[in-house]
Amino acid sequence: MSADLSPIDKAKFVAAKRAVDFVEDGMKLGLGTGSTAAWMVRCLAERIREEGIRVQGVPTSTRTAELARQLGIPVVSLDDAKWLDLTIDGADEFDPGLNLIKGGGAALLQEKIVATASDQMIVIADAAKEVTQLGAFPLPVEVIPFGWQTTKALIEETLVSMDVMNRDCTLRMNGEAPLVTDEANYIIDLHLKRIGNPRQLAMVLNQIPGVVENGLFIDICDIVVIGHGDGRVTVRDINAGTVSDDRVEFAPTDNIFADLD
Ligand SMILES: O=C[C@H](O)[C@H](O)[C@H](O)COP(=O)(O)O
Repeated sequence: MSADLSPIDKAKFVAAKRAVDFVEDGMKLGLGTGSTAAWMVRCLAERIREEGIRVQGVPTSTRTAELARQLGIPVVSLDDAKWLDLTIDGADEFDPGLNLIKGGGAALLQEKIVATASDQMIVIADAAKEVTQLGAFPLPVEVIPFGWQTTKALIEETLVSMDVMNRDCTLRMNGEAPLVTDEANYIIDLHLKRIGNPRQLAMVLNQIPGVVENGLFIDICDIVVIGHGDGRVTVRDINAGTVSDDRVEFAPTDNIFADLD
């Protein structure tokens, strides 16, 4: 593997690299899931190796736990950590209020529990994830397998009662079988195109029997670090707006690609 990344991976890398600057010695960290979060795990492991910072990481999926362990990041359970200083995670979409759609990688349940148990959540994303209104990305809803078709019908009825125009709902598959999450549940994707009132939808969905959690993260994210393919990074804070817009030196070391070789 070389440093010859595609523009999209470069955008993810620079966002991850900048976000890891927020990590301080001794912190308990939530470690997100997905391709962008994987860059964060690699950059964090590099800081541990190079600077000797001590952290404890709570992974949000078996995939992230495996990568963190492989790269030498101390991993603990959320029950052991109890409360976290910071969670860094990716997102599928973010809007001007830093509300998110997450769960494209089916990890939304642990991600929401971990982010909510953190003093601060930083989202890392390439610029294409920014939207004026959430909903072009299908909204993942985690449901228990028992009676999932009834739960899906109830979700569809709820969308009708909310006058949602586009309300196609599909069970997420893994080949021929339903995709099974880390918590042994299924995912129903809601193809809504536009979500008029994400706050209301998030609350209403979670009242449906069989729904475990939905992928709308409302008022959870504090900062979004946006990476661009040319190495530019914009940091946007929920209270202060854009706080910086500069470049991250793009000099990934060979070590950082260790798990990709
Ligand atoms: O379930 C997966 C997570 O919510 C991811 O953070 C999200 O899907 C973004 O993933 P990626 O960084 O691969 O686009």
